[in-house]
Amino acid sequence: MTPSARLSAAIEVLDQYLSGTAAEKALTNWARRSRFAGSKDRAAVRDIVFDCLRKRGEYARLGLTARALVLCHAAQGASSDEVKDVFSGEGHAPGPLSAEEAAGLNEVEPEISRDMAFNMPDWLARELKVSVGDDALAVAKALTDRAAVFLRVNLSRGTREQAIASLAADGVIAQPHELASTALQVIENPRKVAASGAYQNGLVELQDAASQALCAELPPVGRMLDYCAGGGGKVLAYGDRNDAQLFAHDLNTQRLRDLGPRAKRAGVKVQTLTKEQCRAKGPFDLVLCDVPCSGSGAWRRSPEGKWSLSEAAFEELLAVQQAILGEAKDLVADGGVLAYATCSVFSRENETQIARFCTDHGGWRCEFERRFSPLEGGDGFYIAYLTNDRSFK
Ligand SMILES: C[S@@+](CC[C@H](N)C(=O)[O-])C[C@H]1O[C@@H](n2cnc3c(N)ncnc32)[C@H](O)[C@@H]1O
Repeated sequence: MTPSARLSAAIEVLDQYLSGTAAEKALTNWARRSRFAGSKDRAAVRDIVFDCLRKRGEYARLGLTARALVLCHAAQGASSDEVKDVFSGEGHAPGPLSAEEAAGLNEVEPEISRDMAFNMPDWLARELKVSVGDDALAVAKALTDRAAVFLRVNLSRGTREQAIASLAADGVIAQPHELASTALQVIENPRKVAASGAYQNGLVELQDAASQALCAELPPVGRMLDYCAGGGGKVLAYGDRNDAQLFAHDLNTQRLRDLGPRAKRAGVKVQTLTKEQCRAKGPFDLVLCDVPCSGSGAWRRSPEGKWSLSEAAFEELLAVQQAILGEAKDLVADGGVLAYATCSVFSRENETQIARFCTDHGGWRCEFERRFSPLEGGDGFYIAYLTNDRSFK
């Protein structure tokens, strides 16, 4: 496909998205209809669509239509003649620019207001300002970048240096990242990772660098339960660092389906438990609640989330987060640790939740908390852990 045809395809996908179809689904629908598109074309169209979702606020300055978003995407760093070349109307190219579009693009200083530059709905921009203060615009801008690809080195399988060498032998260039001692950032050929020997034999696993750093903050214990385990990223990272007996639970058992193969590849043993089994097998020395959240720290990867999250849904998430902590606390052994994590940058999902939990449940004390900002290179995360003075129970 020509660069112009890829822009037309992105317009088609974004048209569907703006009519209510999830972006991933719209991309899959387009790929099914477009058998002529090769893997590089599909990746290129996806990149255009995701850039438009990350920067939807500022790209919508010419109107919230698929064509206007893709036009602003194409105009980034390009001269007006270059834009006219790709929006030529010839072959599979998008139609030529209207006089109004050309005038809009020709403005010397495009009219991007401060609010547009946040690239998120106003209520979320306010939430961000309250949460990170003077860093708000920088964080919002960082969330419009494409996310880096990070790998976690399974130290039980080899060293970071061995992983770098093994990946290089398969054409993947990676370098250490300062956020975590296990973290590698892929610099070249991220699409070759899944087929590489290092990945196939469990020497490396895909995991954000801040997520790895978060797992490194959890205290070493004998028995650990990951209460919201999902695909198991956290419990596997914890298991690689600690010689603990590992358990995993998730309300949605479907979310646990990748855990078995991932654990096998990494050589880590994790027992999955239903809610009843959690009670029967408990208590645990450490219960981690990596709760469902706005995902605001990971909007580089899932930019759709910032446009689809409603204020009502956000309030519901806050209630779910408290409810999960309330359930999980009863699974913690005397003298044990209750850990809480989100991939959110909002204090109402983080510090405020922990403060409220400690107020509502006498005896629980916050021993440790740390925020990871997207400005550090990885996703935005928050981790806190609490201990209980049993005499209050
Ligand atoms: C942020 S994700 C977990 C990601 C995972 N820990 C990882 O590192 O890949 C949150 C998970 O919480 C689960 N969940 C939601 N409500 C829950 C509840 N009441 N009890 C347990 N798990 C719940 C969701 O199904 C989802 O898989």
